[in-house]
Amino acid sequence: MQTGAFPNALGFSTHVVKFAVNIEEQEETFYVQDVQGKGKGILAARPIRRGEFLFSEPPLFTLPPSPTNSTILGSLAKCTREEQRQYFALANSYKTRLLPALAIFETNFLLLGNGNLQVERKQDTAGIFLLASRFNSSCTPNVSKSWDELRNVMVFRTLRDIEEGEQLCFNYCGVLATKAERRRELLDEFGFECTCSACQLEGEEALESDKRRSAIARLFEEVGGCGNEPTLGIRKIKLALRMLKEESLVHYEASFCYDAFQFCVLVSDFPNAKAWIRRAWEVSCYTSGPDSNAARMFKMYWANPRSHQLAGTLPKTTLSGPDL
Ligand SMILES: C[S@@+](CC[C@H](N)C(=O)[O-])C[C@H]1O[C@@H](n2cnc3c(N)ncnc32)[C@H](O)[C@@H]1O
Repeated sequence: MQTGAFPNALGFSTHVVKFAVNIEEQEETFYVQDVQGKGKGILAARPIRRGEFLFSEPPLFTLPPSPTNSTILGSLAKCTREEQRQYFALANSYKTRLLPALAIFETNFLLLGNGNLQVERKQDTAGIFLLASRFNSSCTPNVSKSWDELRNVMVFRTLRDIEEGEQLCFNYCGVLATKAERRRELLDEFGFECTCSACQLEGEEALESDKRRSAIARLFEEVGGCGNEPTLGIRKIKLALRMLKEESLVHYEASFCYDAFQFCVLVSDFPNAKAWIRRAWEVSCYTSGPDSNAARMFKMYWANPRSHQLAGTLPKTTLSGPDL
């Protein structure tokens, strides 16, 4: 990667910085720079459209979650000196509590896979990514990360339109938790006090945001129980989508749209089913990428909604499509 246009962007004095690992990225889309109160962060070098690919990065090494200091040192021993230097230059939120290699791992590792720790605890599912480690957290994220297990890379895309100079962030914790819950999780699990814009809200604005996020989480559960009441299911989905928009959140949108599609196919309302699955496909393209399993499945149902196993299960009726 070249950062010649942004001297010192990675905190190195060299004019052109080459990454030791093979990073695929769009040139001059972003740069790394100090961000007030958060150490370094990644910023947009130009306006970036929703759904744009930012970069993909293979892990420097992977380990099971919760490794020991010596296992990490063992993995680092197989890296080049430059990679080791870059590793020890990463952020460390546990300086006073843990040995350096372990502290840096705990501050920066990303989970590969779907985050099911029960299944993944024993596998090498925690990875270190030298560039992606510079992404800070936001509870209203503008970047998605998805693990591409075929290519063995973490892929980063934008979730919404981004202005030049805006910081690029993904979420370290669940976005539907309340401000107090998120802040507690980030402090307990990640060792820092979150200063993202959502966590900076105060008074009435903070209460409204909490109420919306909790309501979306509740609706997410309730929609699953509406199998025999598709009209009610669609009403709840539309409410959830409105609140997601008000919170500037994209997470769960594709899933809600897929549920709406299923309600429509249940009652053989195929025109509205197509409209919902098209929306699910569009959203999944910028959250997980057009080659993701979810995007492929949605595209297949868009072409042939009648192929869904639930098609025609309930008496035929007409529901409604997504609001504009
Ligand atoms: C994976 S690193 C992110 C990049 C880091 N800022 C750096 O300088 O390399 C995680 C650390 O960044 C800081 N950080 C990330 N997101 C933050 C946020 N929303 N508010 C405050 N600090 C944050 C915390 O110190 C956290 O432990």
